[in-house]
Amino acid sequence: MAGTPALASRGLGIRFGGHAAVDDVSAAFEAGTLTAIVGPNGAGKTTYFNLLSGQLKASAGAVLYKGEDITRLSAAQRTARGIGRAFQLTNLFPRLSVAENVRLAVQSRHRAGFNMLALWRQRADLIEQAQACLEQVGLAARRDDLAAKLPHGDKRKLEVAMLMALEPEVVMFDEPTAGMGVDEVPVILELIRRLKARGDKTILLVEHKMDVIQTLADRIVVLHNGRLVADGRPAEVMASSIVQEAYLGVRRKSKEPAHV
Ligand SMILES: Nc1ncnc2c1ncn2[C@@H]1O[C@H](COP(=O)(O)OP(=O)(O)OP(=O)(O)O)[C@@H](O)[C@H]1O
Repeated sequence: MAGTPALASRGLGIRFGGHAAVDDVSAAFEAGTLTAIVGPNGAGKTTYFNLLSGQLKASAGAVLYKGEDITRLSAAQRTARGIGRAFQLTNLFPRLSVAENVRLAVQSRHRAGFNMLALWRQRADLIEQAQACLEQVGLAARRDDLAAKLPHGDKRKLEVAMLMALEPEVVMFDEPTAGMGVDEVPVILELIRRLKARGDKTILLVEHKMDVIQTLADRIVVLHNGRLVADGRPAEVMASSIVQEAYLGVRRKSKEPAHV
């Protein structure tokens, strides 16, 4: 529906004991845009992602997908609708090969399930699509390796390949280049750039690296103590006093000046 955001949160919140980890956060994300979610450590970024993707149930507010209230849907139901998220290695099958991991993700999109005849017919297609996903992340040469044996950076790439295999409309990346070597980072950034260039995906990115944010983001949402404190175009948001304070606050604690 024109004008309806792909994904939105309305007054979204969750409390852990007495602590509001995400507090009354309202934001809407349009198709064709990439929004970086930033904030100091403990600001609530990952918790907000967990609420959007359904890993956590909200204590307050709502999550809307194309205008439909999906707050009560499970994470799996949200994935089936088109909200895809890279899960920081928890979704890999360590005893399967790289290619088999991606093939399972392709298969789950086709919902081939255990219908053997359908599976057989689709097999060649599945393999081809899995291969294309591996090529996108630069993992084609490791297709036969066991997932468990991959170095950390390659595991992160595999996770992104599996996310691509799901062909989600909303794509959520939580620090996609964390733990990667400097030579591996450009592959993932290029993939995200190409995904964005398609113009039909809604991309959300939790990211600390300022250079990554500045290259990719159309918009920045800043969380601080669970609350949304700034939301706008990168240049405006970065210049705002609240971000300068949060940024400087982190800089005092961290040795990495490139972190928001
Ligand atoms: N399951 C939980 N139980 C209790 N408290 C939690 C839980 N998950 C998160 N929190 C708390 O909620 C707050 C927000 O945490 P969250 O991990 O979302 O922050 P973040 O912005 O992603 O931080 P980082 O940049 O360090 O990953 C923190 O104070 C954290 O300790």
